[in-house]
Amino acid sequence: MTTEPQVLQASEWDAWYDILVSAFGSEESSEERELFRSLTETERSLGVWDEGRPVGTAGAFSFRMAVPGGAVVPTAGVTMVSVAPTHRRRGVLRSLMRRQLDDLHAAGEEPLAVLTASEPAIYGRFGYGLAARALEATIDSSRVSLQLPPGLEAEAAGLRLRQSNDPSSLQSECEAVYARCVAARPGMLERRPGWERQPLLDPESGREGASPLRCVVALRGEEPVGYARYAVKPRWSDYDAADGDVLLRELNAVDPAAHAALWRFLFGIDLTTSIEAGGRPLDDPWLHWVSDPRRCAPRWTDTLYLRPVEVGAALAARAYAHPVDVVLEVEDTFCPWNTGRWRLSGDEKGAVCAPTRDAADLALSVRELGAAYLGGTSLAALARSGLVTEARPDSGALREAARAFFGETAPWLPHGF
Ligand SMILES: CC(=O)SCCNC(=O)CCNC(=O)[C@H](O)C(C)(C)COP(=O)(O)OP(=O)(O)OC[C@H]1O[C@@H](n2cnc3c(N)ncnc32)[C@H](O)[C@@H]1OP(=O)(O)O
Repeated sequence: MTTEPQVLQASEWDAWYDILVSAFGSEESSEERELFRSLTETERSLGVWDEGRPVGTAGAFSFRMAVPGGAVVPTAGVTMVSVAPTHRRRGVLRSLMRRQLDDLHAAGEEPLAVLTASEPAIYGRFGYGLAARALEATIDSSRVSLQLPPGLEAEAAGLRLRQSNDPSSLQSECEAVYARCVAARPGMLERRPGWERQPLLDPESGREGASPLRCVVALRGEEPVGYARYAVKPRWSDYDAADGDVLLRELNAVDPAAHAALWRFLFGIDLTTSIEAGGRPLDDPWLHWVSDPRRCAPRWTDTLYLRPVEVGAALAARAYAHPVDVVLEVEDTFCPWNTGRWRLSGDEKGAVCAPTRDAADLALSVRELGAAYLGGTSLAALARSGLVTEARPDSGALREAARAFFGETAPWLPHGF
């Protein structure tokens, strides 16, 4: 057997995708299969074959991702990675990652690669760092109240809500809101054609007793300014008291009043006593409105892993919260074209970054650079963990770079891929 990856042919897709489905060991709906068949970019998909059968898979989506400062940058969304159980721990994944990053480097069009990991331990060795986390919460809405500032309460009450048990009927309103939200939050992915179908995937097999997906849109006049997609899972206590859950699947809104109107709606759904909110930004506005955050059981989870494919182009593609002029000594064992010293000069308007022979101010690996890139992980915190080192302690370079990289908005991945 050779572990040399081959580019996928369209006729091979079913056999290739079956490896992925069985590697995850999960039930798969026909709706999901058809969606991912249509979304697969065959020419960017790789397979490893043994005796004419696929044993390894990896793909990439051509995304454009928001970065600090509001630019939207071409980004490879690494996806559909699997190796058949019979062929694991022989280097098939490594050869797929090698080929994929070499192809990205050769094409030179995407300075960033991102992924969500089935297991966080896998991708650090390939230079991916944890760049965005998500907030999960189980809100006891029978005990926790929303306490909005009076002006906001009035503004939220002035919005109209339109609800439907057929979310596709409100799809264009939701997409209009989504499009307006992208640039404002690093990590958000611009919608590519076809991806608007993904949030509507709602196979019965995945509902586990919950209702089909529902949707509510907030309107200011006729303009959609926010939406939530959710399901309701009815439950009754031993003594027949209503005890249902609201399962929040997605919420985007363009301003505080729209957020407030939607959260008021979710808190007010009859016959429910909890809201399960998964995959929210770490700085979601509702956190500041709840009367009792402890009874919301907030916790975080890792979501987006990011790898600078081209360090210079990646660092020049974002803006910086404060002026910065530093030399970074980057170590990249998997993509050695990035290894070396890079001078980064930038501010709120933009940046330039190029190789330099000047002495380094800070040393770090490409994985730490990936973790800090979207502004959600502090270079200072990484330094306190021994993962970033300052060449001349107390030179001020660490402080300057940490302030410049860190963002005022928590990075967030709006959906899996
Ligand atoms: C972006 C996404 O799609 S995430 C989805 C990833 N897919 C899955 O989790 C599906 C189930 N698992 C699998 O298909 C496989 O076990 C894979 C893809 C995770 C690994 O494939 P393999 O071909 O066995 O990996 P390979 O032999 O190339 O190992 C490369 C390195 O990763 C390490 N590694 C492999 N799997 C894991 C794991 N699950 N946890 C931690 N390390 C791992 C290996 O030990 C090896 O380490 P080294 O660099 O120190 O030598």
